[in-house]
Amino acid sequence: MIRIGITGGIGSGKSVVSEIFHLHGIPLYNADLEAKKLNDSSPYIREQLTLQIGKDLYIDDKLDRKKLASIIFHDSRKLAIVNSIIHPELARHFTAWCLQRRHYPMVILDAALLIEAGFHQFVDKVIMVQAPKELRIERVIQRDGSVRNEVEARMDSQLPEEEKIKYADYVICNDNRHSLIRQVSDLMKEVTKN
Ligand SMILES: CC(C)(COP(=O)(O)OP(=O)(O)OC[C@H]1O[C@@H](n2cnc3c(N)ncnc32)[C@H](O)[C@@H]1O)[C@@H](O)C(=O)NCCC(=O)NCCS
Ligand SMILES: Nc1ncnc2c1ncn2[C@@H]1O[C@H](COP(=O)(O)OP(=O)(O)OP(=O)(O)O)[C@@H](O)[C@H]1O
Repeated sequence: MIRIGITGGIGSGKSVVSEIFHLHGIPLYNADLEAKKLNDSSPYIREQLTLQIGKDLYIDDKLDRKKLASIIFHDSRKLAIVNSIIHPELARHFTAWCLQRRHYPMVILDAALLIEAGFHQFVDKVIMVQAPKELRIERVIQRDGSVRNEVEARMDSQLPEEEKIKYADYVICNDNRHSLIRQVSDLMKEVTKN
């Protein structure tokens, strides 16, 4: 089984690219989505976040994500603590997920922090989705209704594109000028050929 990691900065379009792969029947692990589920369901994460970040983070068994985000994206020490609590749990969950899908020829891991969290160790190939910074900011404002400085704070807590690209086997340019469908379809042929 070949495991493909798809990464890129916030708003680059990696979830859109991942969904195109998924439309071709390739199982998709969306790390953001799975982290959200784990944040609510894992007693270990709840205990550690409550202990190390704050005791009012959960409302009715659900993590208050807005509150956590407002704390961590302006405090790099707390961000590092949160990542160190959630990412190992996410890595274990992804490994078990892959095992259940071992009969598939390929799986996709969509992860914003593929490199930062060390998840690139768990994949065979890395695809990086790139887009200009301004366009990424506009997309996220439009998608989430967030304000510019919130998006920039998240951006600043991620590895810059020029660092991320060093880990990439393939690059997709999602700048609204190059056809996304064509690039993904060419890449799919390329990846399955090897
Ligand atoms: C902080 C939380 C509660 C905020 O939730 P929220 O619904 O606002 O954001 P969501 O999960 O949809 O993430 C949207 C985007 O924000 C960026 N982002 C999220 N978490 C992080 C982080 N820890 N560091 C840098 N960027 C991040 C990513 O680009 C992500 O795609 C949530 O993001 C979270 O639990 N983050 C830790 C899990 C994680 O690391 N996710 C990325 C897995 S690779
Ligand atoms: N080529 C495109 N054409 C039109 N809209 C796009 C394109 N690429 C992405 N978008 C839109 O931009 C927004 C951001 O894309 P997406 O959610 O895939 O980014 P992401 O890299 O997964 O972001 P995050 O790190 O926040 O999860 C979404 O609303 C998406 O529909």
